[in-house]
Amino acid sequence: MESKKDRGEVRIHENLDELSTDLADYVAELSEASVKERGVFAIALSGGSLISLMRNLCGAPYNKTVDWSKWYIFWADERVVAKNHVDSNYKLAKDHLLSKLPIVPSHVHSINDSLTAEEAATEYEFVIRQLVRTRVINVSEVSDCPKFDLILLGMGPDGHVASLFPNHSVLEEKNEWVTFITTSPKPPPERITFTLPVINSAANVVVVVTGGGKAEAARLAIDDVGPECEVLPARMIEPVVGKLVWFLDSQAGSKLKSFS
Ligand SMILES: O=C1O[C@H](COP(=O)(O)O)[C@@H](O)[C@H](O)[C@H]1O
Repeated sequence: MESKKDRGEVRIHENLDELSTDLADYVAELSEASVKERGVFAIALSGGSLISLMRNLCGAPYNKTVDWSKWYIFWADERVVAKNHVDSNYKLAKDHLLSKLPIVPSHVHSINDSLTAEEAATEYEFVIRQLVRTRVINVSEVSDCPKFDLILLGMGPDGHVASLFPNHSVLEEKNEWVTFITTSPKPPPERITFTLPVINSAANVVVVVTGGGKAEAARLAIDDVGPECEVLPARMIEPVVGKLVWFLDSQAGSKLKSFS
């Protein structure tokens, strides 16, 4: 486990079990701090491999020590499919995480799956705006954005995070909190996603990256490799005042200059 100043803290783990243990511990710590400070914990999940790596939260000691009643769940990105569809990020989280935790059902804010991608993004942003007004979600002191207590991201081998894909116009979105795409290079094509300003306004951002197939993207996202990597979505994750932590396994971290 080591630190790298500019690109946040980088934690490299020998294997997935160690990574899962550390990740659960870290999320539980952030939850405790947030509940103490604000009385709630507003956490945004992603889909993909991240969810199974959060599995340790379902067991001891967290089942007893975490105040699950204070958790409010959101999605940093979602595929615009039915909630029971195998591609749904909500279904993934529900089946493998949320159904095993005593989270208050009304605190789980998933998208409306009966709408178009554009409508779903607009409605999801509206829901978030209401919860910012009541301070269930904090407000950023440096931008006109919500300040989630924690946004959890995965990263694809192409360096995408949430549904922010390389060379996609979605990366330019500066005004909306939640936007939509209908041309995702990774299926399914229709998705909603938090925009970069929202992700970069969070109090804490965690990016979880595992496997050798993501080692090159991890290097470009984290190492000091020159201006061409500035276009990689994962490299654009730079919380303005929040804390960024990378959780990598040794394969994903194998090409990092600073850690080899
Ligand atoms: O499509 C998506 O992919 C990314 C990365 O997924 P992974 O399985 O390679 O970890 C995920 O973070 C995002 O939420 C999801 O919609």
